[in-house]
Amino acid sequence: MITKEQVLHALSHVDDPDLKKDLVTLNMIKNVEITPSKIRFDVVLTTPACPLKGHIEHACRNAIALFVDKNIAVDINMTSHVAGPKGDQLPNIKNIILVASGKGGVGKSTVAANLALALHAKGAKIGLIDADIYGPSVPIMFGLEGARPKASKTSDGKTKIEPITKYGIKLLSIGFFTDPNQPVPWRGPMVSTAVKQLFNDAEWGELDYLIVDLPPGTGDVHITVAQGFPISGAVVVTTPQNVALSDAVRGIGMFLMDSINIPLLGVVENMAYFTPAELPDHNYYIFGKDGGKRLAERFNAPFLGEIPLVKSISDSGDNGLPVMMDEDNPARTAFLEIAGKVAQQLSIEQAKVKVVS
Ligand SMILES: Nc1ncnc2c1ncn2[C@@H]1O[C@H](COP(=O)(O)OP(=O)(O)OP(=O)(O)O)[C@@H](O)[C@H]1O
Repeated sequence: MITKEQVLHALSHVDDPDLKKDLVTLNMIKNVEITPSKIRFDVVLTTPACPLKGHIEHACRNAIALFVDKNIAVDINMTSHVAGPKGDQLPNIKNIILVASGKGGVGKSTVAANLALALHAKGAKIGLIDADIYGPSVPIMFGLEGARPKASKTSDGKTKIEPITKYGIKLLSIGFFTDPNQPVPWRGPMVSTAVKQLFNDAEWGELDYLIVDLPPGTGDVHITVAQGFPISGAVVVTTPQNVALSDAVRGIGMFLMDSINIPLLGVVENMAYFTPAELPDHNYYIFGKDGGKRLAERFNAPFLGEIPLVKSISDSGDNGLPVMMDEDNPARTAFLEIAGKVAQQLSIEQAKVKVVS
């Protein structure tokens, strides 16, 4: 009869390529069951969005065949447990991810919304905060113009806001609390109070990832969020033009300042190229090529991917149905890949923290 030790010995030859340790040392193998005809076990990954899921499963099967028995049936349940939050603030929210840009209008909100939906599509529990006080886009992008979240009193007399759930993700936008036709003259302390409420006074429940769509540039919202909450990392969105890139450099610089110190999870290049419908094999890099890649290299951060300039992305944002909701849209694949890389990078950052602490 095959023993559990034999199975674990075999699986100790399988490394998580990102975390650079074997699955047994990483405590990722659970619930090993052995019958005369079958071996089954769980592989507990650090994120449901792990892009290496298939690779790791394949390596486990090879290891069992090589070290235990090449003829036995192997049933592997690939599952995940997202690592918990840092500190005891917002204990039910495992990771807060900021989506930022140096310049306005580069597609930061589009990336934030579709990243949230892509992580949800991969099985994660997701919240999205639209903290863009100058131009909140979530109400339009999710078809929620005029929506107002419900508020209720808790037993200890506090008011709790209920995020609005749409397409499976929990949403709160500063735009749900302001009149779109009335400009709001935001001043420092007001910004700080309003933004903190979106985090602290909402009934978020359990979340694997809370995505935060920041305003462009570096300002009061950034300081409030970065210094007030345990942030896991930031994703920076840019277009390939030099003006956008140089603004992005300043934005990234802020996250890396000693007093803020937020890991840069990577750079997304939006509106990277244009492909005319009549010439589907031609990509025109109308705003320049590889600017986002060079930006990522400069900060020694991952390049998360490029998203083409596509009319359907703009249309879908305006129509309240983000491209991630359109199964046939090619941009959906780009967002799914970016989501996998973001989750992967987050796991790598968390493994670094564990080694240091
Ligand atoms: N890849 C793309 N292809 C076509 N249109 C896009 C693309 N990305 C974003 N857009 C469109 O560009 C406009 C600006 O995008 P978005 O609101 O996401 O940018 P932003 O950086 O968040 O802007 P703001 O500075 O106002 O916060 C929107 O109309 C959006 O639909």
